[in-house]
Amino acid sequence: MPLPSYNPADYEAQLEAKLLRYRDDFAGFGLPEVEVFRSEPLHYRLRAEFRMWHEGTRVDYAMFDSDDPKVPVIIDDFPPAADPIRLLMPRLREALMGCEVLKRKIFQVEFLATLSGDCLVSLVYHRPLDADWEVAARALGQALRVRVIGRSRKQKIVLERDWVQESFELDGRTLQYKQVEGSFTQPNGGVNRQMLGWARARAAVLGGGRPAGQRGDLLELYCGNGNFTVALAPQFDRVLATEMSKTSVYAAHDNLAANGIDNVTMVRMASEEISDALAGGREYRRMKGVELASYRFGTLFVDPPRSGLDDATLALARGFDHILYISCNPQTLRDNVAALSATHAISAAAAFDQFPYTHHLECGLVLTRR
Ligand SMILES: C[S@@+](CC[C@H](N)C(=O)[O-])C[C@H]1O[C@@H](n2cnc3c(N)ncnc32)[C@H](O)[C@@H]1O
Repeated sequence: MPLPSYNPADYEAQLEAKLLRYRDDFAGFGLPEVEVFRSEPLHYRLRAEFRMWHEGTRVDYAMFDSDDPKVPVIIDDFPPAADPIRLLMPRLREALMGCEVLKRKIFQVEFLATLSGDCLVSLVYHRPLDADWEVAARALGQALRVRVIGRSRKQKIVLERDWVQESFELDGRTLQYKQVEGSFTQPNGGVNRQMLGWARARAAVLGGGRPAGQRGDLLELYCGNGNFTVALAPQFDRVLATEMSKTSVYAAHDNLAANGIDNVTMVRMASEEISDALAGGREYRRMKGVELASYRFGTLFVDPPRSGLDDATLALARGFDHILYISCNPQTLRDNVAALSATHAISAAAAFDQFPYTHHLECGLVLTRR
């Protein structure tokens, strides 16, 4: 696929094309009016990665067009990148060019930033990293005021820490998140904040506005670092949140504590496993101490990877009154909605333009028991 061009003049047309496809794809399922959440037209990406292209003494950021994969496209400016990344890019490149130890066999650079201005850069090499590299990288981090990580085969050197701190306001609360390098974080911070707001508004309609003790419990699958968990937990009596990645579960524990959330139990489990456990399947050691029977689940929240929900999770979902579904892949979302259509109808829909100028669209649906 060719590299996208990032022209704000095209923003509305590209979004409209995606919305048309979304409405078309779900026309057979009685899609209600879609609430649309726009991205900033530029400078919205909190993650970016580039190959480093060496030519003589130069080193440049590069990307590759899959139609012509051998020819690098040199990137002087990357308009989608959020300001902490965009401002750092030229300064980092200059610094790499001025330091042989940092430049030699550098293969890739990955940036991770937050809306609140934190930034981390991973320098990836095709050579082992030694003490000289570490001295130079430390000086680089201080000069550019950025956290630096060095990676090479079987080697990861974290100079300060391997995470960035996010913080933003949502519905009167200041939410804090630790975002760990190399694990899943939402790429478009502004759109993510709108997704959290939409999910909270939907949860309020589903009972989250009721007094404590009458809100029901939430089961959340694919919770990552607790991105939605932290936002939604105050709207439910209790939450059971699950996720497969160890790093994300550790970050989620920290994020719950940092936000003063005490009604969430977090378990590291694959969705297939928790679905099996809830269906009365085998006993899981990781569920020790979790009284599944004591939960009064009314709502299921899912934010799966592109592959969507597996069969066991679909079977679990059929037992819920309300399903809040965030999806980064309308195709698998449609398959899952079809699989649930005998028991559930779509009662609310949203589109989040998390990936402007690409054909990708993030969707939100509420499915309600018929
Ligand atoms: C689209 S991300 C969403 C994460 C989180 N909700 C957020 O907003 O940052 C999907 C998450 O599902 C996790 N995951 C992938 N396959 C899984 C599975 N079979 N069971 C449980 N979690 C899984 C990934 O580690 C990732 O954290």
